[in-house]
Amino acid sequence: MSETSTTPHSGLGDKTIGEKARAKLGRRNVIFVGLMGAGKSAIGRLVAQQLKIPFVDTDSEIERVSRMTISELFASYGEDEFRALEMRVIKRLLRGGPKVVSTGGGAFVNDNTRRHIKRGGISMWLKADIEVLWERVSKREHRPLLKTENPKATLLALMERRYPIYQEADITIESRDVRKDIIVKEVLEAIASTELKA
Ligand SMILES: Nc1ncnc2c1ncn2[C@@H]1O[C@H](COP(=O)(O)OP(=O)(O)O)[C@@H](O)[C@H]1O
Ligand SMILES: O=C(O)C1=C[C@@H](OP(=O)(O)O)[C@@H](O)[C@H](O)C1
Ligand SMILES: [Mg+2]
Repeated sequence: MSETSTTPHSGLGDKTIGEKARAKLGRRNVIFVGLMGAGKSAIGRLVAQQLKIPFVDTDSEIERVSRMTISELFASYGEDEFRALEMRVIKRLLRGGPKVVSTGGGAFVNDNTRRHIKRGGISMWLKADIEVLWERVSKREHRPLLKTENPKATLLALMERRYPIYQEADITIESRDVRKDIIVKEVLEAIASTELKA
């Protein structure tokens, strides 16, 4: 991604937006929340690159520690067990920031997990409308919650139930049908200009 400010950086005024956001962050994590297809995994990775801090996707970490795919976990143990595992993994990942942590869509909806996320850093809701989400998730088959007769209606129902909760995130960014680096820049600008909690 190209950045707009001039290089080389001679002083504070010449900091790039990535550097400004990084300085603001200190040891806080940036935690992406939002519905399936919002872009948490893809945008989170790019944001971490710009901030020059580690990136971790909680679903990948869950798959690594369990040696099972998310679909296999849902099929073998059910959603409640998955949520319990997800909570433990997220709690552990949030230690030792700064990191960018991209969660699965249901993580922030779980009361316990949400408490850990709120304490663990800056929560960032990638908000998207149904058409954007549907266009993205319909291309892939790995999301067990969408293996229903009418997955678009399922997505819409999840949206109605979850959006009031995602709204509790510290920052909301509209994830839309534009280039990813535009969203990444908006995320960095939002971090750089946010009023931080103590
Ligand atoms: N701003 C964007 N523009 C175009 N495609 C995007 C954008 N953000 C995400 N995507 C694509 O949408 C798909 C779903 O994104 P993903 O990061 O897996 O979402 P999530 O982790 O929130 O479910 C991926 O193929 C990703 O590359
Ligand atoms: O919304 C959800 O409850 C889920 C979202 C998925 O992650 P993404 O949001 O990254 O697709 C994954 O954690 C699992 O399939 C459950
Ligand atoms: Mg994801």
